[in-house]
Parts: sequence; C-alpha cells; structure tokens
Amino acid sequence: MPATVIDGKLQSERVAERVKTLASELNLQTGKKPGLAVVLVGDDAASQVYVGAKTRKAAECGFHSVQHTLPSDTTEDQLAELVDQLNADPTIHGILVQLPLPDGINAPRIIQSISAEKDVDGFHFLNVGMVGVGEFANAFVPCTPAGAMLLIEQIHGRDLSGLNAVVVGRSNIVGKPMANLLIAHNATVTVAHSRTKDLPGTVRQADIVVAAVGRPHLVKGDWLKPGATVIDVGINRVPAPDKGENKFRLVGDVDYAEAAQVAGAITPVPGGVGPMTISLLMANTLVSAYREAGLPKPSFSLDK
Ligand SMILES: Nc1nc(=O)c2c([nH]1)NC[C@@H]1CN(c3ccc(C(=O)N[C@@H](CCC(=O)O)C(=O)O)cc3)C=[N+]21
Repeated sequence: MPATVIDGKLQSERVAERVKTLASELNLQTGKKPGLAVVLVGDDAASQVYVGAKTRKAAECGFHSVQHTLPSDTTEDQLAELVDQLNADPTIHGILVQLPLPDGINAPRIIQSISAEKDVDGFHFLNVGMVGVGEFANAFVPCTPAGAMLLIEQIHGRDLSGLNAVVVGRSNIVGKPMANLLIAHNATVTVAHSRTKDLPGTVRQADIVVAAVGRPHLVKGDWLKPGATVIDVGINRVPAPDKGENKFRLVGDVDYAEAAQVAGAITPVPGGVGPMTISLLMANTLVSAYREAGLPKPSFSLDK
C-alpha cells in the first residue's frame, strides 16, 4: 500500500491560522502586534525567496513585519549595530538573521548577539541549552525541528514511547535539536551521519526517519522498514533539464518515488517540512509577543 502523504502545507496553514487568531486577541487585549524583523545580507537568490516568504507570512498573520535588506559588502560591525538596534526596539519580538551570511562576517558572533528573548530561530546558546535539558517553558525551539515534530505528532501522537527514531544528519540547526525533541517525546533515538558505518542498516531500524543532510535522494526505498514514517527535511535544488535549460527543481534527501512504496507515511518536498518552518517562525514570534505582554504561553500542538 503506498504511503500516506503528510501534507505540510495544510498543517502549516492550520498553525498560521491559530497564530493569526492569537495575534488578533493580543491586539484586542493590549493594542500591540507581534513584531518580526527579518534581516537579509547580500543577494543570494534562494535567500531572497525565503526571506520574502517569511516577511509576507508575518504580514498575513497580522504582525508588524519588517525586512532589512543590506548590501553584500555590509561589515560585521554594521550588522551587529542593526541587531543591537532591533534588540532594543520594543515593537520587535522576533529577530531572524538569514543564514548563510557573506564570507567575512562572523556568523556565530552575530547570531549569539541576538537577545535570547527575541531569538525566534532558537539558535542562541540559552535556547539551545534549554532544549538540551528539556526545559521547554521558556525556550525557543528551532523552527524546522519544531515543525517536523508537529508532523510526526499527526501520525504517532505526542508520546513516541517504544518507537525507534533515526535522525540522519547532526547539524546544530536540525539534526541535534531534532534528536533532543524526539528524546523529550520518549522515542529511542539514533543520530546517524556521514561517518556512520552502516547507514542503510541503521535507517532500517527506524519507525521514524528524519533525513536532514542536504544530499539529494540519499535515503533509498530499501533503507526503510516497511510502514516507517519518513520526514524529509532536505531542500535541494537540482538541475531539471526536462523543464528546460538552466531550470531547477526541489528534491529532498529521500528518494521519494522509492520511499513512498515502502513507508507508512512520508512528507513531500516541496510541501512538507519547508512550509512548517515558516509557520513555526510565526508561532515563536507570537509566543515571544505574549511573553513580553505577560500573557500565558499559547501552545501549538496540532490536535486533529
Ligand atoms: N536564520 C535562518 N533561519 C532559517 O529558518 C533559515 C535560514 N536562516 N536560512 C535558510 C534556511 C532554509 N529555510 C527554509 C524555510 C522554508 C522553506 C520552504 O518553505 N520551502 C518550500 C518551497 C520553497 C521554494 O519553492 O523554494 C517547501 O519546501 O515547500 C525552505 C527553506 C529556512 N532557513
């Protein structure tokens, strides 16, 4: 039986609807709007697309949405100055500095200079540490792993006791926080990566596979346990000569055509984890605004 397709676009719209409702309630109660500042340095084409999508979604959710686009020759000190200004701006509850930053800018320094209370990407060491120790009440969880968890929740519920999860990839942005979230939800977690001895055999143990390595079509159908849930975090642009010269298409880290024959449930690319990332950015910003207003934290579990 072919796999259930997990509709990330639909689920992301459900999250965004809830954000929008909660933003308007905040506005009625306090006269304030959640404020999101997105900072783009340079003219990377893919980054421009993503940043535009974030700025637009924030406006759709009824936020105060600002985009700062800086030239590629911006200095690290100039960027740090902008971050300081946004840290001090009471109308801004979330700051996102789009990665990657141009060569010559110390990205870790810039990211760590964002105030932890406005770090809606969840990259500040304070947020990383809180997620690491399972202290979620005041943590911003990175948007991609948080979105992936909500999709997993649609299939397995919130308690993953007794299930084996294999995360392929150990990045600070996805793999490591993903593993922490899965552990917090009682899964038995393996983090595999390029130095893992038997990657196919390791993945075959998984009831839940999260692929986040940035290698197009790495995970094959015969790597999967039949019925497994497959969450494909990869967003790879590959040449698509069938669409014309110099045309590209997006593919995940999973060979979808093969995997869909074996998996129980699978996320597509596009239309899977990507849209969830953007909606969870809105959710984090909303939560930040509620916190600043002294209101109780809203939850974003996607009950069916
Ligand atoms: N500080 C920072 N925070 C980020 O969260 C961040 C970042 N830097 N740098 C780049 C990556 C990438 N990222 C994506 C978000 C949404 C889609 C997304 O919505 N993708 C659509 C397709 C979009 C398209 O067609 O290109 C989909 O998968 O359906 C993709 C990629 C956030 N990132």
